[in-house]
Amino acid sequence: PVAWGYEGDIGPCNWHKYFPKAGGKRQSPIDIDTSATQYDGSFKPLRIHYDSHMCSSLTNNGHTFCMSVNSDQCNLSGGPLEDKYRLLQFHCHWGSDDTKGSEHTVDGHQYAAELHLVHWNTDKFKSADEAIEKNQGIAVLTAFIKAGKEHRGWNHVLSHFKDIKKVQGTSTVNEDFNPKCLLPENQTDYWTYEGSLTTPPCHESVRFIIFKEVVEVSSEQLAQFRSLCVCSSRKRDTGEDEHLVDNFRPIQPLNGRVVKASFQ
Ligand SMILES: NS(=O)(=O)c1ccc(C(=O)NCC(F)(F)F)cc1
Ligand SMILES: [Zn+2]
Repeated sequence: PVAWGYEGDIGPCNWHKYFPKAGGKRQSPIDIDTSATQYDGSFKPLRIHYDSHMCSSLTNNGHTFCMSVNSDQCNLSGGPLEDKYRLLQFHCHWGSDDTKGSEHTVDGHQYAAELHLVHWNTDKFKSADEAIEKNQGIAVLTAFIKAGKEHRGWNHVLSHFKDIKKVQGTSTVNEDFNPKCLLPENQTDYWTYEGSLTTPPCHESVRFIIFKEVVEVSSEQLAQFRSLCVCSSRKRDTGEDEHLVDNFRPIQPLNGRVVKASFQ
């Protein structure tokens, strides 16, 4: 497979050379210009039903940490979605300090991190591998994260980070943990638009649902995100590990797409 990253020759500006979809017309992330969003009164309530005794495994894939979920009881439907979607995994994007890290921006404002809960369309497709590259195949619930008070729910994930500090590290998580606790309280106000995977191969298969309310975690918890080491971490001449930093893609052209809002 072709190596890609977030800096240098393998960075986002060159992704399109090996991953042509990265140069497509409906790429993500984007800036949400709140003055140009369109209220859509037709959205039904978002239905987020996750069970908590799902077993999952936490992996450092070299680009982020990824909590893979294999429960057929974690489902998403309603809102702008026509079909039922099943939770596949969740992960985050962050920066080297609290002033950057989110992938989407709101009126040009970038948050310290961004949570992606990735779901695949079980009504239309037989597997996640099929859905990942098809239109309407993927729905990503997205929450912005900023530095503030400690988030107790996040400690259930962060407590396993010591097992995955090195790349390709994997840790099995069996404790009762419901990822719904990572979402903001207000789950009725969100923006939504059609975009792409924000990492190669950048398939244009994603419906993003982005909550307006921002989640707070402590600066120490944000620092734990940054403690993960990058996979191809060649020891720099100073001998210290390279850390996963700025694993967010720059914003992409809107190309006439309209961002809908569930609220006025
Ligand atoms: N950052 S994001 O848009 O939520 C995002 C979500 C999922 C994937 C993913 O499954 N990549 C694996 C694949 F597709 F086989 F390459 C990538 C990005
Ligand atoms: Zn993501």
